[in-house]
Amino acid sequence: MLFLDKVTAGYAQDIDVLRDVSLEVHAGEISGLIGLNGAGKSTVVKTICGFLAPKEGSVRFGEQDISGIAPHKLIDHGICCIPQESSLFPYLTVEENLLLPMQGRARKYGNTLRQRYEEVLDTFPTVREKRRAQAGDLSGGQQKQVEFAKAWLQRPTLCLIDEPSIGLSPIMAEGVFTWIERFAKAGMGILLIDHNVRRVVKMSDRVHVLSLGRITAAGQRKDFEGDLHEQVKQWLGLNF
Ligand SMILES: Nc1ncnc2c1ncn2[C@@H]1O[C@H](COP(=O)(O)OP(=O)(O)OP(=O)(O)O)[C@@H](O)[C@H]1O
Repeated sequence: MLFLDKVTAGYAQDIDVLRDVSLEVHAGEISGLIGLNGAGKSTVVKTICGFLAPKEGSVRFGEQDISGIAPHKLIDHGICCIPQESSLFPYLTVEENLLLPMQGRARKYGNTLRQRYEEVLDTFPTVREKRRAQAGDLSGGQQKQVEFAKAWLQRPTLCLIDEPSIGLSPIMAEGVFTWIERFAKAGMGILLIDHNVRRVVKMSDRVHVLSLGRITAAGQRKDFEGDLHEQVKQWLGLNF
């Protein structure tokens, strides 16, 4: 579904943060992307989303080359991003935040929107309870729930999820991982980045390791779980 082919990208003309990065995400699968702080994981997401254009290589989504796509066009391709920082408008209500992406897209969402919205409220009880509240008044965990509800409402083909559990209590983090599994079961392709390496390995169908901007290991879950991959062992301090 999503293929990055030897992508080189960075924020400054002469400094590359990503070098020759190739990775793939398939429908109904979770692709994990793990790496130390500063390895370039969020830069991968920003490059897929078009905030950065690849200097070399390409980003393909199905048959289309979406390298350097305008970020506001992602939704029309069925791509949704749940970024590390909140993407909600704090002075809009939860309901306004949820429905905003659908505005001007009546042809795509018109007939099914009301039914889907009700389903979202059933799936995310906090969203139902807080739908008239300003998003900025919600706690971090509640805002994360709204982010996932917003994605679920859009039913994207591909969902990019950057550090969803950061700053959440263990119970809330577990809830987040359950939603991600549910998204994949519904057929979405997921690119998942999280600092909880064991959790990412456990729930991913394939895993990519990013180190100083390069993919240094990639494979199926079985290659990483059990006796964890040598690189991961080193980060976790298991190699002594
Ligand atoms: N907007 C920016 N302008 C310039 N450099 C940036 C910018 N954002 C990130 N960087 C640099 O790019 C490199 C990779 O950062 P990135 O945020 O992609 O890493 P990461 O693996 O997601 O790290 P973390 O786990 O800490 O979120 C770092 O050296 C960082 O300082």
